[in-house]
Amino acid sequence: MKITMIGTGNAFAKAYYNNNALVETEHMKLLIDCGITLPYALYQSGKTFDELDGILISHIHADHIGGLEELAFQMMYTYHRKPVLYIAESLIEPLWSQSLQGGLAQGELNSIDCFFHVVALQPDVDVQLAEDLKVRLLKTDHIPGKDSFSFLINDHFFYSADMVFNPRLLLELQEAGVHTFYHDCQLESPGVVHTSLEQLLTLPLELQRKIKLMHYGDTIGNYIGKTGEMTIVEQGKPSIIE
Ligand SMILES: O=c1ccn([C@@H]2O[C@@H]3COP(=O)(O)O[C@H]3[C@H]2O)c(=O)[nH]1
Ligand SMILES: [Zn+2]
Ligand SMILES: [Zn+2]
Repeated sequence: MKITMIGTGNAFAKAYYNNNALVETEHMKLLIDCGITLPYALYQSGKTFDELDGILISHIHADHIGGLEELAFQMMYTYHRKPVLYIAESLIEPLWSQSLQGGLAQGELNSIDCFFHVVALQPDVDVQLAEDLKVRLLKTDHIPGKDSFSFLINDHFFYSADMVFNPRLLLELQEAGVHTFYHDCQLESPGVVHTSLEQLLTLPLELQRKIKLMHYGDTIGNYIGKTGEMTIVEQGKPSIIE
C-alpha cells in the first residue's frame, strides 16, 4: 500500500495544504478527507478527481470536507460519474444539511445521494473497500459533542485524523500489531482538540518509533530534531506501508 499526503498542514497552515491523504493499492485509489485546499493540491500533484475510486471522511471540519463541493460538481459536470463517499452513518445528515446543501442543492438535486454514492459505515466494523484495502472506523474524541473518526487500515496502519491524546488506544493498537501510526500533532501546547507534541513525547520510545507526525502548523521547521523518536511526514512524498 502506498500513501501520499496531498497535504500535511493543520486547519490554519499556509505553508502546507490541508491534511488529506491518497492511499493507493493495486485495486483502489482512496482519498482520505477532502479539505478546502484539496482541489488545488490534487491538481498540483498531477492527479484528477476522476482517478479516485472513493473518498473516506473523518469528520466535519473544513480542512477535511471543504473541497467536497468542487469534487461533487466536477464529478457531475466534468466527469459525469458519481463518486463513492465512505462516511460514518452519523455524519451523513450533518454533512449534507450543515455543510454541502447550501452549495450543491438546486431543484431536484436536493439530497446527498444525488451527488455521491454514499456508503454508510459503522464504527468498529471492518469494511473491505477493495480486495486489498480494508478499513475500520474508530470513534475518537476531537470536539465535544461532534462525532469524529480515526481509521485502522489493513489491520496494521492507524490514521488518527484529528483526535485528542488517547495513549491507551495507541498502546492497545500497538499490542494488536499496528506498526505504523500517522498521528495529528499540535506543535504548541496545549493540544486542546488535538494531540500535542508534548503529549506524544510521553509515549514509550518503542511506540514513538512507529509514529509519523502529520496535521502540523507552519512552524514545523522549528521542531526538526525535537520530535523524539517520531518522524515528520513530508507532504507529497509517497511512503510504502506493508
Ligand atoms: O473547540 C475548538 C474548535 C476548533 N478549534 C480550532 O479550529 C480548527 C478546526 O479544524 P481542526 O479540527 O483541524 O483544528 C481546529 C482548531 O485549530 C479549536 O482550537 N478549538
Ligand atoms: Zn483538521
Ligand atoms: Zn477537526
